[in-house]
Amino acid sequence: MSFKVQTFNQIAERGLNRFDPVKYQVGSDQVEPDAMLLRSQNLHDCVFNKNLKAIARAGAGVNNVPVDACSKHGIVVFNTPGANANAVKELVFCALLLASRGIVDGMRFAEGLTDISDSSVLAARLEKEKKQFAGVELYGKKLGIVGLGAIGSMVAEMALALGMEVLGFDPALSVDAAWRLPNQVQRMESLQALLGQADYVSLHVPAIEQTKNLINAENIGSFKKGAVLVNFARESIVDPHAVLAALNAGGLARYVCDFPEPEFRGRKDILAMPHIGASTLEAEENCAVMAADQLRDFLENGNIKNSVNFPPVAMPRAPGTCRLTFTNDNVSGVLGHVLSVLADLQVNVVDMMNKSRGQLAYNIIDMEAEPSAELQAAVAAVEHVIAVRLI
Ligand SMILES: NC(=O)C1=CN([C@@H]2O[C@H](COP(=O)(O)OP(=O)(O)OC[C@H]3O[C@@H](n4cnc5c(N)ncnc54)[C@H](O)[C@@H]3O)[C@@H](O)[C@H]2O)C=CC1
Ligand SMILES: O=C(O)CCC(=O)C(=O)O
Repeated sequence: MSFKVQTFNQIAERGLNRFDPVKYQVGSDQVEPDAMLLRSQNLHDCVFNKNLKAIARAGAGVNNVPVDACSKHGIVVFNTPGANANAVKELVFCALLLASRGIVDGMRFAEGLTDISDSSVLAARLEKEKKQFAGVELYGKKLGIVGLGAIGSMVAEMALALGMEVLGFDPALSVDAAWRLPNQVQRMESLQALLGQADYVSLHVPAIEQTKNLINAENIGSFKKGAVLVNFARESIVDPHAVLAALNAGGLARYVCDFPEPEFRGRKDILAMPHIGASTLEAEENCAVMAADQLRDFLENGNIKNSVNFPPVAMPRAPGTCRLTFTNDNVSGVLGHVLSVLADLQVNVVDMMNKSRGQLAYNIIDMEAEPSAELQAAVAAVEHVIAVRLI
């Protein structure tokens, strides 16, 4: 059994090394791949080959992947939950400080005093001017966190440790995420309520239809006067024109984000970084290793972990068996129909698992003997079956 994995973007070597070169051909030049491994590459206009079985996003956000189209073709989409959360949390800490203290302007000022060559003259000048760069402390201030998943919960912990009060809003909070959350986080019933109380607002929601322009011209007026908005989630979550208007009117004090826009250039009240929230050695390695391991287990065993469109499924392989996996529309009768096809072909089933998620169902069946050549085609011909593999 051998597989081709096409890579996009800079994938950490430690992740690429997880693929055994005897079984895998891996690289950006692979054609008709079994799987794709990527970071922020936009796949929305990509025409998928018929052989493509899986896409792994080495990261959290999957807005660059056409997940619905993948589901229709039975392509499993993976991400790596939490693998880069610490990197983002640390940059949010930096963003809060950059927004609160005269760090950037003060450093630029000091660097710009190139006409002064005497250090005592320089020290006297800096001492005289430094009041322009005074700021405020984070201690005792209120941080509102929108989205309390992997990153939001880490940001909450960090802010509490800094002595901040933490308000949280997440109407879709999972049970696992709720368990992770420090109990000092004050639950807000609405975004509006959070915006009205927070000195700093940090966004940690996915870029989906429901979060498009979550911060917009209608609600930007609800921020406390002089509040700071921090966006290390995605550009689509914040309407930049609403932010510019609020900054110009003095409602918002600063916007710190990972998503520069042409209109942001030259403004002292906007600090925009080039999407580097997850750009640390550690996060890049964590994401690449997790994505590669998930792909391998799926390609070699049909197991699914951390998919955004398929259910989690893992079944130990019964020794000496051959494995059939298939994806079908989540309607009744399909599994029974497939089992009757197997019975007609005199195939003995040793173990099986069937799980569903939304419109899709996924099945693993271990069979006693190597099946005849016609089995895969016979299963693929069953109504509502979308994709079939023999592993
Ligand atoms: N700047 C960067 O380099 C990075 C950016 N990100 C972005 O951050 C986002 C969040 O990442 P994680 O925390 O790892 O994801 P996560 O899936 O663990 O958490 C997202 C949370 O947002 C909540 N949520 C969804 N819709 C909401 C809404 N309308 N209002 C409030 N909460 C809502 C969910 O219930 C969930 O708890 C990613 O989807 C990605 O877009 C993630 C990693 C790196
Ligand atoms: O791979 C990257 O650098 C971006 C990470 C990111 O935005 C994400 O994980 O959602």
